[in-house]
Amino acid sequence: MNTLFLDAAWSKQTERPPVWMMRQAGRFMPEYWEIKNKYSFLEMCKTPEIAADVTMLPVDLLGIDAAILFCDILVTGEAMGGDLSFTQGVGPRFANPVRTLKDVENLNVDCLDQLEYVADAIKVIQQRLNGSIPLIGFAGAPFTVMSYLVEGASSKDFKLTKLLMHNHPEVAHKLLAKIAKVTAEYLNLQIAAGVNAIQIFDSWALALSWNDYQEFSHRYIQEIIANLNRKDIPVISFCKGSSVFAPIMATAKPDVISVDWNADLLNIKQALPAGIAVQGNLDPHILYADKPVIKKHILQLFERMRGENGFIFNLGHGIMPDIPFDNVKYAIDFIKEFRY
Ligand SMILES: Cc1c2[nH]c(c1CCC(=O)O)Cc1[nH]c(c(CCC(=O)O)c1C)Cc1[nH]c(c(CCC(=O)O)c1C)Cc1[nH]c(c(C)c1CCC(=O)O)C2
Repeated sequence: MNTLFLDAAWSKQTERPPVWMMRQAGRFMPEYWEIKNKYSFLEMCKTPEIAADVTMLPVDLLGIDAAILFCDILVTGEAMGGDLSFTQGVGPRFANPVRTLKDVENLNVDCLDQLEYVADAIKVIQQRLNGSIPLIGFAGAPFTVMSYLVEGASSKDFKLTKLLMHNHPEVAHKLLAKIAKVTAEYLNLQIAAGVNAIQIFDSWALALSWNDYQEFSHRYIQEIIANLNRKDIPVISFCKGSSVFAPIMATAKPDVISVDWNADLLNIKQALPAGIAVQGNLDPHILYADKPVIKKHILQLFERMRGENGFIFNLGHGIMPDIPFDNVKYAIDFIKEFRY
């Protein structure tokens, strides 16, 4: 197996930074559309052979150092009773938003059987990978999943979510505790099925104040990480907002913190306890630019991280759907040829 990714996640020395990219199995690839045009997004997630086909696209076409399960962070919300759909151009929707104590009480926490398809997909993917590179499993963090359940859709300002948190904190906490319980069990299901690493996505944590982050996000991530059957499985904690929240994130004891692009990555790493690796943190918009510009920015990051064990190259957030495939391929080829 190519162990670059796992070595870096365990803060061991590597000859070059390993590379994978958030949202690497997605719409910027024409081959994704060939599949997407035949099935709905949720059909793709729930059919293990198709989920495996999509997971393998960036493995085969880009040669990344780690694969990530093809699924979505919102499937936990669906399993708990959310009526989830994905519509082209609209994004995710929960048709029955969760806004009252009654709504929260109606959510089902004994729902792991509804996520069995993910375990099946993981087994098919591991057969296809055949030990070549590690497979990353993932879940959404409770705050980010709660925001979709409460708003019913993507939101810019999280107005309803914050109103619930601030006016009815006991209801918000009940909801978060339920999501956290399901999420820990769901991640343990993925570990049992054979993933080699876990990433927790708290994409919208940056909307929170320092105190609210601790109260409504961090403590549930801490609880999830404490409840994982980690054994030799590194845990990556990602949020947009990590430039600010990294010192808090570290206290949940992840093995890796995935950093957005606002901060200097070395400064973040040096402020963390020894043994926590960092992942990141190229601004994904750089991948729209001309190739010499892409190369310059990657080199700048690598020079800054020279001599540091525990560095995984990634973007500060996911690849946008209209980033040219050719630029992504160029960046990955460049990184794979790089040596310290
Ligand atoms: C916030 C979030 C979601 N989903 C996810 C996050 C956290 C990561 C991040 O912040 O980018 C995580 C996710 N979603 C998807 C993956 C698969 C693996 C990968 O390639 O990274 C992962 C890891 C597939 C997907 N999830 C989705 C698609 C697009 C579906 C389509 O083809 O129409 C894919 C490939 C749909 C989705 N799912 C979500 C949104 C907001 C949307 C619609 C808007 C958008 O597309 O960005 C919720």
